[in-house]
Amino acid sequence: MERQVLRLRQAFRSGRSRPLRFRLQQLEALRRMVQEREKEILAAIAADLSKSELNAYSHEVITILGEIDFMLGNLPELASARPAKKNLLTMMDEAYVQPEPLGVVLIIGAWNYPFVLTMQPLVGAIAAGNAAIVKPSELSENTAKILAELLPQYLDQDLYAIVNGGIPETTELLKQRFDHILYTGNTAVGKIVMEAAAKHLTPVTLELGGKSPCYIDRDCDLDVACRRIAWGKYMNCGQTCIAPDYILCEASLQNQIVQKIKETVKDFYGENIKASPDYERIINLRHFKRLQSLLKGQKIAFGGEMDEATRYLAPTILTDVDPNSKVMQEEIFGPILPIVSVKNVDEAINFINDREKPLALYVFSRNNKLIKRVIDETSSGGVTGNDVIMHFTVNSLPFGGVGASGMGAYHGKYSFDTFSHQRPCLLKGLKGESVNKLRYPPNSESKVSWAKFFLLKQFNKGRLGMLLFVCLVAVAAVIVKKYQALPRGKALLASLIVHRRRWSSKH
Ligand SMILES: NC(=O)c1ccc[n+]([C@@H]2O[C@H](COP(=O)([O-])OP(=O)(O)OC[C@H]3O[C@@H](n4cnc5c(N)ncnc54)[C@H](O)[C@@H]3O)[C@@H](O)[C@H]2O)c1
Ligand SMILES: CCCCCCCCCC=O
Repeated sequence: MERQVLRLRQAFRSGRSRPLRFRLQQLEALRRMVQEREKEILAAIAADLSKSELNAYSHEVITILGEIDFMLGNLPELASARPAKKNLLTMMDEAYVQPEPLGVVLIIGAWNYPFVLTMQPLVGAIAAGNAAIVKPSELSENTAKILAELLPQYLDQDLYAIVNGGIPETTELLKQRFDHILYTGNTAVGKIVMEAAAKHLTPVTLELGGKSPCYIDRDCDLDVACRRIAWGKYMNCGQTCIAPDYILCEASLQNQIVQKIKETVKDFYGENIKASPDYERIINLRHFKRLQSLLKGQKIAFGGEMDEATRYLAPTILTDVDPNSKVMQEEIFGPILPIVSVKNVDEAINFINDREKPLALYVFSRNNKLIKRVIDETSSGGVTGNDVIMHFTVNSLPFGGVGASGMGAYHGKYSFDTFSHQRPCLLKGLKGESVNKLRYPPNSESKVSWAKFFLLKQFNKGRLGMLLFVCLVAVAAVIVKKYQALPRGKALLASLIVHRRRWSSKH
């Protein structure tokens, strides 16, 4: 591992990953990989998650193609220096913010969207000019394998590497010094990653999980709400970080919601859900058994059928769920949808605020004011009103958690920023020592008064005096800038100073 990281660091130090042309070329190569090897990629995702290739395409591949297109279209602007506002002391200088790559970054992905969760951060890391090691989840082994096979065929091998393996390999990787780590996965491992990163003062982006609540208001189109919720909850068999984890609603809505989701499930997957190409399976036996245990003692209003051999768990709804029961204590990450009754929106807000900050929050209502109120009075990684999941798909929105659901964000411009250092640059000339004297010792009352004027825009001679003086300085600055090179510029600046002194002593 150490040697591998060193190899990447040397390649990064060569400066090869920095030119815009190189980054664009690597992103184009990645796009070519996705397009030319689409069949193999889809087959791997499909095998890992018992998913149809069509769903693998629309859940994962399309997102990556969109992200690459975004970067190719916007990289020149994202990577260019942005001029910064100047103060009176620096108005003759050049001030700008120059995004620069961080160095060698580590991307650790989770199994549930194994292609998106590794490749989307990689797009950001390449765009920002970094070298990167990608560590896919060992639980989605087919995708991990195909990535290890394909990436070296398309990308610069000294700058971008795949490391495969489980806990021992990740533990070893985490001992190395990286310049940023983006980790996606559960909160417990998030803490391990952060602890390891702290040893090197490595900044982290933690894309974690949590229980994402979904409040349904009485004033709502229940048909639409239930269809959208069923889609987001049962997609990928509930194994989606931002799936609506549970429903909060008034008790009187519960039965209607069950009925409508039941009808939707039939529309989506047919009578025989097991035979539907659109319904996935639980990733492994450990998760299957965990989900099974969440059903114990619950009132199953719909679904509940399971088959251990194929890790099939039917779309399930639980009603009258006790907030203290096990299913309400941990992220479900499976196709089980508990409904918890609340009296009204106030109680729903309190319910949400009494728990860890979720990764996503959903509110369904015809009343926009109510939606805004729920947003204003709660906190979550992201929000979608009157739908679920969809904020993930808008790459002009930062995607990430807050509190226990994570820190930092990525997607689109936010990925570029996550993997960049915003470097402040101030370029001064070697002239202008008369003004610089103000900050050189020995200090004096007069120098402090000048400093107040230049930096705090405080002028102790009244408002009119200050206004006049600012106008004078502004006019002088324009002229001086224009004729900076000429002796006339210098003379003007000197006369400005003399003028200010005289003016000060008179008033
Ligand atoms: N915020 C997001 O974008 C996002 C996306 C997907 C999943 N998630 C969350 O991730 C969780 C599911 O993922 P998971 O954690 O089961 O995935 P996982 O088991 O695939 O683990 C994630 C990564 O952590 C590594 N890992 C596991 N144990 C480790 C250890 N002890 N030390 C070091 N590395 C270790 C794995 O090798 C893997 O690469 C859910 O909570 C879900 O909400 C969040
Ligand atoms: C069109 C729907 C795309 C959904 C992708 C969801 C990815 C979520 C990542 C977290 O698990």
